[in-house]
Amino acid sequence: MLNKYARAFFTRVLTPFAAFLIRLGVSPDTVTLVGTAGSVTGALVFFPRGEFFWGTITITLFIFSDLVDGNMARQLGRSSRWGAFLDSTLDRVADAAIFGGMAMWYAGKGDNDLLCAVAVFCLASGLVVSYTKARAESQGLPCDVSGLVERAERLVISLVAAGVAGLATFGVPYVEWLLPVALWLVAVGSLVTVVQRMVTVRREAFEADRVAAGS
Ligand SMILES: CCCCCCCC/C=C\CCCCCCCC(=O)OC[C@H](COP(=O)(O)O[C@@H]1[C@H](O)[C@H](OP(=O)(O)O)[C@@H](O)[C@H](O)[C@H]1O)OC(=O)CCCCCCC/C=C\CCCCCCCC
Ligand SMILES: Nc1ccn([C@@H]2O[C@H](COP(=O)(O)O)[C@@H](O)[C@H]2O)c(=O)n1
Ligand SMILES: [Mg+2]
Ligand SMILES: [Mg+2]
Repeated sequence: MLNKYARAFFTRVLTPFAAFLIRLGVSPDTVTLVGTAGSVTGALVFFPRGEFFWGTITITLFIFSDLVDGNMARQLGRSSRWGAFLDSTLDRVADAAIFGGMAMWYAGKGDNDLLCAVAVFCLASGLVVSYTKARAESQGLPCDVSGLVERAERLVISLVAAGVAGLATFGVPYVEWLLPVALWLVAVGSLVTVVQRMVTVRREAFEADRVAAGS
């Protein structure tokens, strides 16, 4: 949903910044790599220590690079298969660090085995959501459904919750519960999305096989 409705807005907002980076001679691949490195660092340095506010601020600063790199490639007329592969592959690395960092907090000082498991489930199910599309597309099937919770939703729900929950460190009361609620939402939403995509790909696969058998 966000990918459909918010992307146009962010494209407009980020286009001048993408053009500025192009004038500086920065390449889209550099933006992809630096953005991922920043997100991973923010997640793995701050989240395992329970510093959710600063972790979220750091990740947010870098994660928008994922909207800038493609924008730059399109402005340059240099969208490439390699760029698409690099972008998608490093998305998975950043997502794994974000939910992995949260799981490390609950496995350590956060001391909550159930929430650790939920965070690990978010990590794994998010990867599976993306894999369903990648594997379907590799077989020439469109996987023509976005599903309930795409990457943008997973990130917005979990990062807004982590950022606000992190305000507890500064004495803001009653905000810690936000992160557990967000993790449960992302876990259930991702599970639903996996099922939605599998059902769609099953239909597309049977249809393609029927057409192939008839020809
Ligand atoms: C009181 C505090 C309130 C704070 C409010 C903050 C509000 C912020 C609200 C909204 C921000 C919305 C940003 C949403 C932008 C989404 C736009 C978009 O199109 O994103 C999609 C895009 C993914 O594109 P790709 O094509 O590169 O990726 C594909 C995708 O990964 C597919 O995955 P799948 O869906 O299948 O799982 C893959 O299949 C495919 O391979 C892959 O190519 O970009 C992104 O995903 C990046 C999104 C950035 C989201 C940023 C989230 C940050 C949001 C909030 C941080 C808030 C911080 C709050 C601090 C509070 C402190 C008090
Ligand atoms: N280093 C890169 C990154 C991306 N691309 C191209 O952009 C598409 C993704 O667009 P986003 O707006 O989602 O970033 C991707 O499929 C590539 O075509 C690129 O060429 N090089
Ligand atoms: Mg991108
Ligand atoms: Mg991406």
